Amino acid sequence: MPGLSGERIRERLADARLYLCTDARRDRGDLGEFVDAALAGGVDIVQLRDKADGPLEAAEELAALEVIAEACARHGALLAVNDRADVALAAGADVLHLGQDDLPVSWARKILGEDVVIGRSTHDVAQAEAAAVEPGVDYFCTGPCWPTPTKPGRPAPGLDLVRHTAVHAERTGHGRPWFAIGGIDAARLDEVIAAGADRVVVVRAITEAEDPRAAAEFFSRCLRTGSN
Ligand SMILES: Cc1ncc(COP(=O)(O)OP(=O)(O)O)c(N)n1
Ligand SMILES: Cc1nc(C(=O)O)sc1CCOP(=O)(O)O
Ligand SMILES: [Mg+2]
Repeated sequence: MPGLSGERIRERLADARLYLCTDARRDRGDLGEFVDAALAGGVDIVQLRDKADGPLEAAEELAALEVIAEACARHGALLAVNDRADVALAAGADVLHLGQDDLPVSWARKILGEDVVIGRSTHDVAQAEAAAVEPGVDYFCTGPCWPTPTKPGRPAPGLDLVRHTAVHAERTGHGRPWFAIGGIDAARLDEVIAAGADRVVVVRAITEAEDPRAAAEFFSRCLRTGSN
């Protein structure tokens, strides 16, 4: 099946509010059902991020991405790969996410061309302001909002960075989508929205939810209406 055009991917990114990072759920063996439920609840982008026991072998990563890709195609959502441009190319992903210490964006663009969307992690004001205008970047994330066991050892700039990023976006009119990330759960979502974010990335709030569909519905509704 041919992939989405770059234009269509960017339209979907512009509309996206809820971005889920999930592991491959090797312990539970329910990746397909889990992702289907999260997508049915309103998740817009799904990234495979499986690091707990070290990085996945490429073949394992591609196999898990195929499961997620099928679910994303059924629900009209975007498929994201973390860190690896080669894997993003092989998987036919819509999105590649790169952190500050990952492959430089210019090299990822040489591998992927222009159609695939590239996102960046940012953890302070200088990085966030740079990502808002960095050539080749389509979106960025700011965080962690709170310290999180999902990314141990990463200091949290907190909601001050979210507030700064929201004001900076308004003042400059850069128009690049950005997401708040890190430690966000249902109880904290209001605070994140009040700080100025209207897009979030979550891991545990959905991967560890008893009812992933209901959890995603809650996040999606709050983000789209601006309140709960
Ligand atoms: C959507 C999204 N935002 C941030 C990250 C974190 O990226 P990075 O800092 O490179 O850390 P790792 O996830 O690679 O450990 C992300 N993966 N996705
Ligand atoms: C993968 C990741 N990146 C972060 C960043 O700040 O760049 S925070 C984070 C983990 C977010 O997990 P949870 O929703 O379980 O707190
Ligand atoms: Mg990374």
